[in-house]
Amino acid sequence: MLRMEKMEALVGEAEAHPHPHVVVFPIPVQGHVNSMLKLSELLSLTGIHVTFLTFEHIHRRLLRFTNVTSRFARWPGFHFATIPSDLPFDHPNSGPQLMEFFDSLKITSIPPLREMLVSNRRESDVRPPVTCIIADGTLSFTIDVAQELNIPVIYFRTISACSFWAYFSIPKLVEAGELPFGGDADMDCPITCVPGMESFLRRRDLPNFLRTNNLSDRFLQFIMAETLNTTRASALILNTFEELEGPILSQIRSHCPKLYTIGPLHALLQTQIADFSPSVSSNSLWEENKSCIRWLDSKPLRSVVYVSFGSITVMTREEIMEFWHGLVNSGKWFLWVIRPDLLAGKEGEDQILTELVEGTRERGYIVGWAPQEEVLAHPAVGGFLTHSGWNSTLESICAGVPMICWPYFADQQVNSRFVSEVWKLGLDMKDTCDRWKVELMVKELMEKKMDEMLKSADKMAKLARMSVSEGGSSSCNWDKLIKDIKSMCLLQAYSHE
Ligand SMILES: O=c1ccn([C@@H]2O[C@H](COP(=O)(O)OP(=O)(O)O[C@H]3O[C@H](CO)[C@@H](O)[C@H](O)[C@H]3O)[C@@H](O)[C@H]2O)c(=O)[nH]1
Repeated sequence: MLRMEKMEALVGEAEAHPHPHVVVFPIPVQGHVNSMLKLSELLSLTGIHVTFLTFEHIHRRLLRFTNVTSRFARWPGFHFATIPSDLPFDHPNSGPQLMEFFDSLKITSIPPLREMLVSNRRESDVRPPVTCIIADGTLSFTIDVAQELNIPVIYFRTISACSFWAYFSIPKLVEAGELPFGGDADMDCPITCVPGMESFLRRRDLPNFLRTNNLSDRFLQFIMAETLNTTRASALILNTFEELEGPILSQIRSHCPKLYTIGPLHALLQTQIADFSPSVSSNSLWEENKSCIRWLDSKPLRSVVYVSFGSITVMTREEIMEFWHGLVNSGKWFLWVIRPDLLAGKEGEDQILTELVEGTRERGYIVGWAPQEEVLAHPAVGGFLTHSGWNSTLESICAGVPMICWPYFADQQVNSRFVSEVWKLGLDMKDTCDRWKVELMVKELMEKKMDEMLKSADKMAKLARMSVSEGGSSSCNWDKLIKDIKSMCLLQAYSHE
């Protein structure tokens, strides 16, 4: 163990001669690529060298649909590196094919990752040696590869602290006999053994892959093992803030003491770049249809419900139609993102779109992909019907927009419970999908509960902004993380001498 004074001296020295080089490695999914690119931009701003490691098909889409080339050209230390893709971009990243996705990631990534790290150690490499890897927290093979070369790995989980903690508590749930339960079980039965969530968690609020009698299910085992592997990483970064998830963060810290909460990342980025504008900072993997902003401009204050189910959700024709009827019957304006691959299976795709677009003209506007941060910040938007993906949840929180949650899978079930029961920022309609319920909830959010919800949303938005401003919790944690990355760099240099 280094003595404190020596460590401080090292940190001082590292700050004087910083050459840290961080590899940032997300899984190839929109919500992960987006937040880890933002992290890379923030790291680049501090002068740290960054290699953003991604799959070729993701890189191609970033080049096609965003301005990353010119945006990142400002940072001479930033550089993209790619891994050949094994699966196509439209490979379903949910349901039964999910393990195929993670298996493929591992097989295709290990050799090029190792090769990249080894060749970077050669003198011929113009970039400084990699001093740290910030890996998506579901890629534990990076720890194995990095250990061979004595490079520390920091995990970045793109999910909320509350869902991370629910994943982490799976062994405890099994031990206490609260798992397994099958699909026929009473879903309203309370779950009492996740510390910090005793008073409000029900079976239906647990990640949906836990709704099984089969504890050997591969995906369940995979997520549990990957989450427990966090304790092998040098540290953990979460895109959240203390004021939002403090009590749950305390629970996590008892297992992972080196935890940096630096969120909401998109808001932190805004505070660091003087000329920041969400319209030029998109990391979208689909083409944004900006015409919806003009449509919103023509609508009254807080009158529109924004509807989006993120980048992975797939829905049946029936589900889409129930939402559509519910939205139309609510009598409210709505802006709906219907991704080209939202409909499960391709049958009737053209028909459904024509039907919806034709039938929607009166009250709504449909786009294939929206500039979401801009949409949520628009004064005409009064509510967000969301799948409760973590990025969408944080973006809604920052914009002070109350939510109706229709969680689809994984972490989203936990997030939606926290949105409704803990943070009081919205309504949770999980596990139901009928037009009557959609209409009821939209009316409730946009009429009856509007003032109350806007009040709590506004309060939380202020706390989010404070956390990323100078002296705020996330801002301070960010400074600490940078300092620690720099001292890791120096320790690396000493260990190679
Ligand atoms: O029309 C759209 C729709 C979405 N987005 C953006 O796409 C991202 C979507 O991220 P998220 O809300 O987190 O949803 P997913 O893409 O579904 O994210 C996956 O990754 C998240 C982070 O791990 C998890 O919370 C989710 O459950 C998982 O599905 C957000 O930044 C949105 O702003 C757009 O820009 N335009």
